[in-house]
Amino acid sequence: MKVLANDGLDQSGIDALAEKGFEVITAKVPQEFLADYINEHKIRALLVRSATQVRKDIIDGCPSIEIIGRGGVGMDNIDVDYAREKGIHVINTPSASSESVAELVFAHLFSGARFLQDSNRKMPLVGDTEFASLKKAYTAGIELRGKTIGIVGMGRIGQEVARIALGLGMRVIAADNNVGKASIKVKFYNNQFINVDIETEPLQDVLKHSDFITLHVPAQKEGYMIGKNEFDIMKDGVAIVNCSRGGVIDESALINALDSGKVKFAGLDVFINEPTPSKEILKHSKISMTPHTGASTLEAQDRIGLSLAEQISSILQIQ
Ligand SMILES: O=C(O)[C@H](O)COP(=O)(O)O
Repeated sequence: MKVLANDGLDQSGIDALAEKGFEVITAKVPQEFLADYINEHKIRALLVRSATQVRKDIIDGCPSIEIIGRGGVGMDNIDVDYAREKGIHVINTPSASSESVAELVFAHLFSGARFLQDSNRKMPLVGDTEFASLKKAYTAGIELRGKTIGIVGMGRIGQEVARIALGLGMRVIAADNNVGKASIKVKFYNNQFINVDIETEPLQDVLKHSDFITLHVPAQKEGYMIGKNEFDIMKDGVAIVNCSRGGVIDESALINALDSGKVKFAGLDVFINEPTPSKEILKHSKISMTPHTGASTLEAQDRIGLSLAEQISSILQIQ
C-alpha cells in the first residue's frame, strides 16, 4: 500500500504509516509528471501541503487514489467537492497547526512594532555612525499591551490568537459571520485558566476600532476582503497581519496605505503570487514577511503527520 507525500511528511507520520504496513514515498514529483507517477506506483493515498495542485486532471487520471490528504488546513489547492463526488476520501488536519500560526501572527506583530524586519536588514550593513542613526530611526516603537487587536475570522486559529492576545493584556474584538460568541479558555502554565466570552461584531466596526488587525479567513472566491475602502475606514497608524491566504488583501492598496502612513506596518506570511511575491512587497521596509511558514514548526508538523496517519489507517480500516 503506497502513500505519496508529495510536499513532504513529518517523520512521525512516516513512522506511524510504516507501522501499519504502508510504504511512504516522499519524492517531490513535479506537477506535470504527477499523474504518471501515481499510476506507475499505484498510489492509494496522495498527501500534499499547499504546493501540489490536486485538480480534476489528477482526480480523473489516477484511479488508484482512494484518499487525498492535506497536511494542514486550507484545501484551496484541491478540488475537494469533485474528488468526493468521485468517491475519494478528502481529509485535512484542521486543528494541528492553530498554535503555530497564531504564534507567527505575534512574531510579525512584535517584529513590526519594534522595526525588527528593517533592523535585521540594515544592522549588518552599518558602521559606528550609522548605528546611532538607526537607533534614532527606531525610537517610535510601540507596545502591544493595552492595545486593541481585531481578529477577522474566529475559527480555531482566530481563537488561538485571541488566547495569546488576552494573555498579553490586549483588548480583543472580532468579526465572523458564522460565530456569534466565542468562548475562549486561556490556560496558564500552572493549569489555572480563565474564560472570556467574545461577541463578534460587524467587520466594518472591527476595522474601525482596531490598533492591530489579523486575518484568519479562507481563500476568497470573489475579490479582496481588504482593499482601499477597508483601509480607508481603519485607524491611522493601524497594523495588519495576514497569515491566512494571499488574495485576501489587495497588495497594491496595502502598499499605498503603507506609503501614506495610514498603515504603520504589515506582517505577511502569504502572498498573491506564491512562490514569487511582487518586488514592491519584498523590498518594502514596513513589511515583516515569511514564506508561508505559519504551520512550519516541529510541533505542528509532528501533529499533522500523526493525524494524517490515524485518519488514513481508520479509513482503510487498518488496526
Ligand atoms: O493551510 C494551511 O495549513 C497553511 O497555509 C499551511 O500551508 P503549508 O502546509 O503549505 O505550509
